[in-house]
Amino acid sequence: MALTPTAPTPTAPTPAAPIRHPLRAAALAAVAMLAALPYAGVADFYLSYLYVIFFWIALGTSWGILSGYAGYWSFGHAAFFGAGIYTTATLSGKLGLPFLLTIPAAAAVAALLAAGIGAVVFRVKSLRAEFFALLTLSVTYVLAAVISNTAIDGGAGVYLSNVAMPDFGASVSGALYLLGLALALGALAVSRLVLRSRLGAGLLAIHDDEDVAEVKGVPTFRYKLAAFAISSAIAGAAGAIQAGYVGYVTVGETFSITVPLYVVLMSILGGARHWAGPAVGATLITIALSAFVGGAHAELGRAGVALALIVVILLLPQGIVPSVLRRVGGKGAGAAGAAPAAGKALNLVPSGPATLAAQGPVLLECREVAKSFGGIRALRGVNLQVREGEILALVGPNGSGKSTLINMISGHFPLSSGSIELHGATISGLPPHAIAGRGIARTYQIPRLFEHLTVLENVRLCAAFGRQDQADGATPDALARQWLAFTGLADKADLLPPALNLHERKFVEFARALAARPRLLLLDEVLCGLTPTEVDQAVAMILKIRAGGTTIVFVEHLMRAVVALADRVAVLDQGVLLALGPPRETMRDPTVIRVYLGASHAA
Ligand SMILES: Nc1ncnc2c1ncn2[C@@H]1O[C@H](COP(=O)(O)OP(=O)(O)OP(=O)(O)O)[C@@H](O)[C@H]1O
Repeated sequence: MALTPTAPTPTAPTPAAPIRHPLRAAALAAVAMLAALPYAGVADFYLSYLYVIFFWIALGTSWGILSGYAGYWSFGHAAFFGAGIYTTATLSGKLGLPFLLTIPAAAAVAALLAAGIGAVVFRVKSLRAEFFALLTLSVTYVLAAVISNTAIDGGAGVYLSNVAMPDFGASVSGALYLLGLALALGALAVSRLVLRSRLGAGLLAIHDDEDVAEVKGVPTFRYKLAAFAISSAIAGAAGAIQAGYVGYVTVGETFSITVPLYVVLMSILGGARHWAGPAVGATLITIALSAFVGGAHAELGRAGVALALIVVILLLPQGIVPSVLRRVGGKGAGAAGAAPAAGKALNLVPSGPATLAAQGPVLLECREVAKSFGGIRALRGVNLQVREGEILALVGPNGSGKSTLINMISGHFPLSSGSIELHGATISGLPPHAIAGRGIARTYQIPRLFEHLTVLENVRLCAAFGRQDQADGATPDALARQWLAFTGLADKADLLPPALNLHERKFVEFARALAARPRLLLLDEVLCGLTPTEVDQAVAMILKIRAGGTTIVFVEHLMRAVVALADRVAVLDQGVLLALGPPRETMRDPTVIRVYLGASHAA
């Protein structure tokens, strides 16, 4: 395995690359053709039919921005869509504002509603997954009750028949058609932009493991809030246009379960983690429903469509778009799809004399750090200093509090009492992503990789969100590739984590932490479960990383590695710091032998 970072190998063009250009030209031509339809004398019936497809594309795509990317399934999309409908119904139908002006207003009201809900809900860890789905569903019913029982609707519905509708598409139907088309295209553009941005990378990480994403530097609260607001703004705008389309809005129709059920189904069918997935699903389902659910056999048609959907979802659990892309050789996940420039070889581990161990200034200071989990006192007032450039080993019996201390330093759990400082500045109490931004990176005892991101994407995310005060000009992609080469994983870059063995998963953890360019690297039992050869490789790697100036605290049970690596050893027992000093001296301490090493070690 190559320990020295080598120049990155140029990426081979994916088979999808040559077809990108003609595809874009075809898409532009299709958009131009669709935009010209109202002016070409196409009958209103067909324009309305296409409008319905655009409407569902916009709704499905907007749902995917939070729920598809971040995995926060919302069953409350009708609430934000409904907020948009009733904003337009009120402003235009009752107060006489121009219809077009109400569309941005509807988007703003829906976004504000989502931001208000998100500001509360996203702070509560227990409101994830099914709880979030249920909560958003209940928001729909609360909003419906409020609108129904106030002057906003009053129970009778609101007519928009007196509203002057725009007719720039040669007719009112043409104008609504064009508005629907613009919204669908806008939603797709926004969704694609989000997916290819830092926000999208962060949302995909949140989907796989939100706690780890936060510890790796992703500001999860802010990102979820932004995604929720963007998603709801588009749903609100769709509601506004729909108000003009139906001309008479009622609470029963607006806040029905149909909206969330359809958008979920459409997104799952098309592929919720790809920007184009919900649009493909929306188009197919809308066409299928209109083709088979009319006439005398509506029930039979509905059952047939449902059956077909079940079969497709079973055969293509990732959705149609990612499955098809994978088959034609592109990337299925759709995350950060652009093939990034690798950049020049970086001097990741500068050679030269290592900082003299345990003699540099204090980097990390733990003061009276205590942590209780209910009645369990995992840490009981630990005082510990770590000096710049040193390697400190944390050892102790099982359950003595080693991982808990790592969790406290990285912000994974809040302290019960005490404080932690980095370079003299208090970091305890900061959110984990802010601690990561200040230069603390960690690995997990049992690797916690983002399972739907490739190995390269896993490492690249940590490079992008890691330490924020390092302006060395290296791109996250270049850093990720170099650390993958350093850890011997360059040829695994495009694999998904489930395809890796334990050794490889541990080394991806390593590469992720290193790509964040940490000042302080926290390693939690990285050697556990490795073969002797793999242990030797890891030990050599850790020494090389320290030679580059990174301070390291590592938890380990393997005494051979502790002696080979550590400048000092801290021994914990039942949450108390029992001993601290050079490895060989500390190992000979009778108390350490009694509580941890055992008599055989002394012999
Ligand atoms: N999230 C948690 N909830 C409840 N108790 C916890 C939690 N994390 C740790 N503990 C408890 O805190 C104590 C210290 O655990 P910790 O994992 O820090 O020990 P450790 O020294 O790392 O052990 P090991 O060497 O087995 O990994 C144990 O009693 C453990 O059961």
